[in-house]
Amino acid sequence: MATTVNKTGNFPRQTFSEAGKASACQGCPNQAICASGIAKAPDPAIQEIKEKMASVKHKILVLSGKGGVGKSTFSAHLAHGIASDETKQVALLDVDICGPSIPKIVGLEGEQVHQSGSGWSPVYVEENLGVMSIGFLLSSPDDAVIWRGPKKNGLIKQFLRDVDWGELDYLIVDTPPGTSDEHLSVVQYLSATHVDGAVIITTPQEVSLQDVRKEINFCRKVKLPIIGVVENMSGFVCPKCQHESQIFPPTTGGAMKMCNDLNIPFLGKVPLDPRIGKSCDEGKSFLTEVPDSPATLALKDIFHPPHHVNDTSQSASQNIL
Ligand SMILES: Nc1ncnc2c1ncn2[C@@H]1O[C@H](COP(=O)(O)OP(=O)(O)OP(=O)(O)O)[C@@H](O)[C@H]1O
Ligand code: SF4
Repeated sequence: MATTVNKTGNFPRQTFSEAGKASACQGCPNQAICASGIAKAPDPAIQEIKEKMASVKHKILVLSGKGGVGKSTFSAHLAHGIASDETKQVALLDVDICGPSIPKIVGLEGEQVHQSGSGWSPVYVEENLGVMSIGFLLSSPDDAVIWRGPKKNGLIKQFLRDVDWGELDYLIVDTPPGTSDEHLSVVQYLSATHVDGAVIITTPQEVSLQDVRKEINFCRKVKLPIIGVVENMSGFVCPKCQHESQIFPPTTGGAMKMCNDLNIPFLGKVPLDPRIGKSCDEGKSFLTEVPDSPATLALKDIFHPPHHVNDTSQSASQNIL
């Protein structure tokens, strides 16, 4: 058996005899993008996940190149936004194994997962909005999760296969920043099902946009459709006088330009609003706490675009839902 280092990481890319293929690639986090063409050992869990996910109409992954750009905030509010329609059943899955922030943002910190006959039960924010996160499995929010790839893969597999999600209209998956084991696992495990695609969150600065380009390349490599890019923390609209200041000049609007250059949908800009941090810290939806904030209106436009969708000079030119 010959072993070489895989271009996509340190996991060895291996060359096996036909007989060895079945077990050879088991557990490798790079299977979804392995260029060898050999690492395709069927994982029985993929079939089980396919069956479980058959009752989920839409699956949306939320990605970002950098940490702290507002990905979890966006994921949570996208879930809240969809669930504001009581006819829709929504689930929010946090696969940021080492830094789960969803339980706090949706006001479920300290909650624990319950086991039922049909698997783990999600924890519910509302009757039509269920959440699953490793945060619900920790005894304290301050516990550190120091896991290597295969263990993270195992938990993500369990989240997709063993949680009693029920019939869902939308499954929103909040991921860690970058392109790590968690992303590869989610893409690999969902590969046999229909995934709507990824929403990529960035801030206007070039350092963040640089990493978004990597994220876009990742999506292209693993054949994950890109729903579009959101520029978060894009300018500051003063809550007192509505004056708009560009906090990060001259790069505000950089995401739209990047999208035009790369021929990717630009979904819109969300301004900075200090009240978002307050709502998230209190575990409340900013959409209902401050319904008239320019940031709330921008988020709602991104979820359900207004009629002026052809006006690309302003913001939304595409929609998510
Ligand atoms: N538009 C905004 N205006 C003001 N504060 C914001 C905005 N978007 C997000 N925030 C705040 O920025 C902080 C980081 O957001 P969040 O945790 O969602 O980022 P993230 O990209 O998920 O980070 P990580 O992936 O590293 O966990 C939070 O305190 C959040 O409340
Ligand atoms: S924009 Fe600046 S000066 Fe105007 S109210 Fe806001 S903080 Fe004050």
